[in-house]
Order: sequence, then structure tokens, then C-alpha cells
Amino acid sequence: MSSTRVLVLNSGSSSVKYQLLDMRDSSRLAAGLVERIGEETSRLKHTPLHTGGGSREWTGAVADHDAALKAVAAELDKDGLGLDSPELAAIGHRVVHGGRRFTEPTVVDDAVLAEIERLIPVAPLHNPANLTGIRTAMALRPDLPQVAVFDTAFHTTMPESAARYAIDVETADAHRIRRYGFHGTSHAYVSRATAKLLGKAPEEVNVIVLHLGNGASASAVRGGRCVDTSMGLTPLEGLVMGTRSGDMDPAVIFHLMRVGGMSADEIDALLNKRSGLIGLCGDNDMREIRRRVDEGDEQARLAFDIYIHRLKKYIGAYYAVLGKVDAVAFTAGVGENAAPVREAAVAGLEELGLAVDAELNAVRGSEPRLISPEYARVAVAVVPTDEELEIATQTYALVNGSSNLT
Ligand SMILES: Nc1ncnc2c1ncn2[C@@H]1O[C@H](COP(=O)(O)OP(=O)(O)O)[C@@H](O)[C@H]1O
Ligand SMILES: CC(=O)OP(=O)(O)O
Ligand SMILES: [Mg+2]
Repeated sequence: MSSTRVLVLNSGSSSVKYQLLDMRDSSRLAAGLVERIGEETSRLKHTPLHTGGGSREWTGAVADHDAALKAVAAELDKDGLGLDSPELAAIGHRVVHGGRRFTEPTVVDDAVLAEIERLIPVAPLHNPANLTGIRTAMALRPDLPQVAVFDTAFHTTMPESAARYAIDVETADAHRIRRYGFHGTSHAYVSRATAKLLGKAPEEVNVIVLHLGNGASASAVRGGRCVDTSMGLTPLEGLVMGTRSGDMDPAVIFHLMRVGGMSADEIDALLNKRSGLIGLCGDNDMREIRRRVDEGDEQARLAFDIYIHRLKKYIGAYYAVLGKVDAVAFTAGVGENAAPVREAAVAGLEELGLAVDAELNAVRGSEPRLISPEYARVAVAVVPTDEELEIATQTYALVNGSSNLT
């Protein structure tokens, strides 16, 4: 029997999202997630898709990512889709930080594991979870290729002028300090899907991609290649996020150390976990923030305005970087669902050829779609991301020795 299935694991700091796909037609056989890992109220939601059966949910304590993956394996087993299946060709893993070394999907061996481990200090929320996912999957199926697909890979085409910080070169090089960028799998997938929506080849278009999830980043993509992105050495730089500050004067850190008496670890936690939207208004979910804004809550309004102000600055910056823009694409949880965010981010940019049609913007759906009026020079689009499909496609292409990107 030929093996045509790929299991994709996207291990986040406190969650694991997974999908099992059949790569003959890229159909999904099962999908699910385990969230709040490490808490008493972890939740697993598993949806078998090949049978059309309903979702199964389960709440309880899942101690760590190892336990989470074993719980996922048990759920797949119940549907006859267990990890022991000979139809499984490979397991694809999202790995957030790959440094400069990994520009392509890579079959994991001891040296690759060591490099992902070495990069933990620059992706402390993500790489440890990714590593545990790989190690557990290896233990369950030691015979299968485990493929790492790196968030940083798409951004390795950035020119030095965008990738370097303006700090002392020797110090920067000694500590490998540069801008790596993240969410690359999504930026790659969405920029290609946007070209397709415009009826063009990726090489023919310049796109600004706005990936707005819990973590958020923007990228400038010229002819299919990334030329700039908003995240940097770590996923902390750039846009205002659910719990991360994004850009600020680095001197804030010295000030907090000298005057606020805080340690490096305390400031790290402050900026990564207690800043952004949650730090500004106590909520990191855009649905809740919009509900509060609509009720006249001033604190939520200010948080929303700060979020939009930063987003607009990046649209302008990447417009200038690209010179000519064919499309601005909104994606991920906020970008795909929050019409008020899309409307506000583009408001007032008519002189740049950017506008949103209120009726089109209000339409909901899971397909890529245009939301700009016909007269607008630049297309504004909602393009749902599919990191799992992209990881599965790259993983299968690698183990199968062929390239079949959509
Ligand atoms: N209907 C919606 N309206 C507004 N925001 C939404 C909606 N659905 C999801 N979101 C936002 O999307 C976020 C999650 O995005 P997602 O891309 O799934 O993030 P991540 O992959 O980083 O966990 C939520 O925190 C919430 O703010
Ligand atoms: C890199 C990053 O920020 O990822 P996420 O949005 O999944 O937290
Ligand atoms: Mg995400």
C-alpha cells in the first residue's frame, strides 16, 4: 500500500493544533486541538472528518506537550487513523525558529534537533513546545520521516538592509542578532493565494500580507519573495499583538531595570505575556474588545486604536518598501473575522489607492475574497491562511521527492 497521509503538528506555547491529511487530494481526515496545556482545565477537541462524524470534546488536566500528543494519538486511534497506520507517509512539524540555517523543510535528525534546541533563547515560547512535539512523535513512530517546516524559512530572502539592525556589526554577528521574521509558512501561503485570487502568478504581484492572530506580523512580498517583515530576532517585534507589545523604544527595558527594579526575565514576561491588547485593556480576544468598544468602553477603544495605528503604520511602510502594491491581504483569526479591524486599518488611505467596500467587508466566508470597491487601484482581500495544509504539502513534497505547491 502506498503511504499518502501526512500528520501535521502545530505546537504552540500552550496548545497543539493538528490535522491528518490525505495528500492524494489534500483532503482532511481529522483535525483538532489541545489547548490550555499545563492547566487543570486543558481541553481537547477532535473532529473526524472522513466519516462525517461529530466532534468529540474532553476537558481535564493535560500536563505537558508530550501528554497532549499522546492524547491526540489515542483519539486518532479511535477513528482507525492511528499513528501506527502504514498509510502514514510522514509527520510534519511547525518549528517557529530555524535561524539562518534552515531555508527549506528539513527531515529531522539529531543535528537538526540540536540546532532547534540551540535557538530556544530566541523563541522561548515556541521552540521548546516544537521540540517536545517532534521527540514524542519520533518515539511513537521512529521509522517515519519527521519533517520540520520553519516559520523563518520564507523570510530568509530578506535583503541585508531589512534583516540587519543598526547596531555594532561585530556584536550583532557574535550573537547572531538580526531580523529573522516568523509566520513565514502563512505569509508564503497567503501571498500565493492572493496572486491566485487576482488571476496572476506569484512572480507578477507585490503583496502586503497582514497575519493577525494572537501573534501578529506583516510582510512585504515582491514577486513571491519576502523583502521585509515586522517580527525580528524574536516574535516580539512589530505589530501590537494579543499579549505582546510589538515595537517600542528599547530604552524602556533599561528604564524598567534601573528605575523599576525589574529583572530581564520579569521584563521578558511583561512584554511577551502581559502587554499588547491584554496589557492595554485586560482582553486579548478581538471579539471581546469589539463588544466592549460597541458598549462605549473607553479602555477597550484606546487599545483598539493603538492596535490600528500600528497596523496602519506598517501598511504605509511596506507600501513604500514595495513602491507598487497590487494587494493587501488580511489573514488569521483577527484578519479573517474582524471586519472593523480591516475597515479601520485601511480608512483614510484612498490617496494610496486603498479602500474597503462596507458591504463586501461584512460578508463572511472561508474562501479568499476581495473586499475593495471596483474603482480601487489596490486590491484589498481576505485570504484565509492554512498553515497546516502548507506544512503537509511541503512535508509530502520532501518525502516524495516532488514539488506540488498549490
Ligand atoms: N469572529 C471573530 N471576530 C474577531 N476576532 C476573532 C474572531 N474569531 C477569532 N478572532 C481572533 O483571532 C484570535 C486567534 O487567531 P488565530 O489565528 O487562531 O491565533 P493563533 O494561531 O495565534 O492562536 C483570537 O484571539 C481573536 O482575537
Ligand atoms: C511566531 C508566533 O508568533 O506564532 P504564534 O502566532 O503562533 O504565537
Ligand atoms: Mg497562528
